[in-house]
Amino acid sequence: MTTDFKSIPIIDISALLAKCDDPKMAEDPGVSEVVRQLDQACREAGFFYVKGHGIPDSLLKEVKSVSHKFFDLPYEEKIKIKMTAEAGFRGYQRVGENITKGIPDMHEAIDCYREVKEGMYGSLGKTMEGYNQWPCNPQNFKELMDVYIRLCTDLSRKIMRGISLALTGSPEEFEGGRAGDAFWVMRIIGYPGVPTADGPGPTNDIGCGAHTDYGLLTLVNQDDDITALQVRNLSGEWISAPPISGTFVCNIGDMLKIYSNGLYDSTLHRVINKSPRYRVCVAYFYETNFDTAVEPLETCIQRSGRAKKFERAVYGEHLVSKVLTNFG
Ligand SMILES: N=C(N)NCCCC[C@H](N)C(=O)O
Ligand SMILES: O=C(O)CCC(=O)C(=O)O
Ligand SMILES: [Fe+2]
Repeated sequence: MTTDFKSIPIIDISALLAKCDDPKMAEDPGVSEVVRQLDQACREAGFFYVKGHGIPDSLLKEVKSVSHKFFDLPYEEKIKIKMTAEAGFRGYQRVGENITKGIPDMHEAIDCYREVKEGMYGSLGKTMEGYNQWPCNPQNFKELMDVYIRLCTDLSRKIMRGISLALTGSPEEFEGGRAGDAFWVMRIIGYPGVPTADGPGPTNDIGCGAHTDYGLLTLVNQDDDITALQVRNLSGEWISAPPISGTFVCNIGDMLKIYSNGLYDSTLHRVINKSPRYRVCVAYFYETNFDTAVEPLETCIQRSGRAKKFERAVYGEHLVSKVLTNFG
């Protein structure tokens, strides 16, 4: 459920991380306070900033810096890792190639997904079968992103333990068959600045149209100094999520909306880069297991009026239907 929030809260999760794999974490007052703040943010906005997350600021910055360097390359160089259906929709897409609600988005991106081996999920996984395509230039790109993905996966698992405590009283609901073998998506995104008198720019101003994310939890690492991400509140106002150096912007995806039976919403958001400067964002998406059938958790049904509000959805089917409409 979204509310008329006017800003997005900042949560220091260090107390949660310190006790995250302790069997008695639920009894720790520091953990309980983080869980309370997570619960409130998820109920009111579906968006929050995290600090105290343990990923070095230098790494957050380097990930954005190599992304800028890649997007600065000439088109002929970037297209060497062109996204294709054969590569399981992994690779580089030019500005305007990604479609949101029928309108081309003014961003370019490299899309990466956890590897899906041939036959791994039968017909369900076919569309997503493939290997990531990494650029040779910048030279350390793949190594850096591999490290980054590992850290984001681990961090997301820990935040989900906090969210699990908030929703059910147990830290383990998003492990095992639900998200114990979590799928992940990463989008390295570049948004051209607005046109200037002496240079080219985008043809419309929507960097990414209004959408929700598909899985459990998103970690957004955005450029400092450019405010472009906007989040829609209950009245339909667009609330900015300005960059706060060293933090991630986190938000709830469609699968967590279903698990929580709507106690948490996957909030609509969009990106408009009104700055003359080029903006980079590296978004990491933590998902359920690829083949998990997601349905409202019994405790969440009980806590939200006793009626089941959503039908079961298989995450992989949801992803595939999105990917196929994103690229026509
Ligand atoms: N994997 C995720 N969540 N990607 C978000 C992309 C949002 C734009 C996309 N065209 C859409 O309409 O969904
Ligand atoms: O660029 C951003 O800040 C967010 C991008 C986003 O919402 C997405 O890729 O799903
Ligand atoms: Fe998004």
